[in-house]
Amino acid sequence: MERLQSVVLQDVTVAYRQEEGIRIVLRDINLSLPEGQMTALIGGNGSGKSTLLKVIAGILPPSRGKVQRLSQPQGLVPVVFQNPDAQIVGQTVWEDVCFGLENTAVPPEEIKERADRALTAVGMTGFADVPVSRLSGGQKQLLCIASVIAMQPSLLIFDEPTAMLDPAAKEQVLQVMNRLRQEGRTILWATQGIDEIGLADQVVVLDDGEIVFMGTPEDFFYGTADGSREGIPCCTLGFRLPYSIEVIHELKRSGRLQELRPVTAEQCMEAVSGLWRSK
Ligand SMILES: Nc1ncnc2c1ncn2[C@@H]1O[C@H](COP(=O)(O)OP(=O)(O)OP(=O)(O)O)[C@@H](O)[C@H]1O
Repeated sequence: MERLQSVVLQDVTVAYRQEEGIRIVLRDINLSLPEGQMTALIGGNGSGKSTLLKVIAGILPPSRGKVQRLSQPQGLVPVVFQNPDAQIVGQTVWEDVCFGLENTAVPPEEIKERADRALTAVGMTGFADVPVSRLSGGQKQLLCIASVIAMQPSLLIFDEPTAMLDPAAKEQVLQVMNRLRQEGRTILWATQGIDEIGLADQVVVLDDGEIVFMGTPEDFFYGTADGSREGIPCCTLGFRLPYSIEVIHELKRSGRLQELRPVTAEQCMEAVSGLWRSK
């Protein structure tokens, strides 16, 4: 059975007026985000990731082409940006998580219930009265995610949400995103973290405003792999393979792990520990 689509982009082009003249920053983008799936968007600086997210969120109308938000036709799609300080509006955690709800005329008893649930979802129960100025960077990012979850969107967009976080906070944010996907929400996130994208169902690579790869993380990291780098999109597109996946390729080259194509660090660890046990 074919999956329902949350968002469909047809021939989307975006041009900005810059000092030197008109510059096309997204060119003829055709892209679908399947409902309930997680799509990772990667690309170098200036490749057009944020612009694409803004178009999908409804913040920026395309210069040409069509954007259909099928699962969330009304209103804007909430976006979590990389700098939490730029999005927090409340003085306390509770104020912030309730802000969006109060501004969309949600009844007071429902506000409390939804805010409580959102804070629980990001592991911040008990933080309600804490002033936001006392939160760490990771906690602030989790609060931004809670404030978005409270709005109960079916589609969530994240623009490099882990860019400013230390490894532990980054892990926490990724876990929350993964849980949201397991609950059936559609997630689109832009990242520079090549080691994160194994979590995704779909990987989209942008280069100079064009899609140059769209497929599963397995295809991105292993391609048609006959062992040579030429067959691996991650390498041919100029990205570095995560260390854990390098190890798997090395084992494949030495004739072991022929069938497996693990994509997350945990899956790689499991694959290697299986070999270890069978020694
Ligand atoms: N409002 C704007 N006006 C003019 N040009 C813009 C505007 N916003 C972005 N651009 C240009 O569009 C191009 C794509 O920018 P965008 O922010 O989408 O890239 P990105 O892939 O998200 O980059 P980064 O990883 O550095 O955040 C860049 O060359 C940028 O300078």
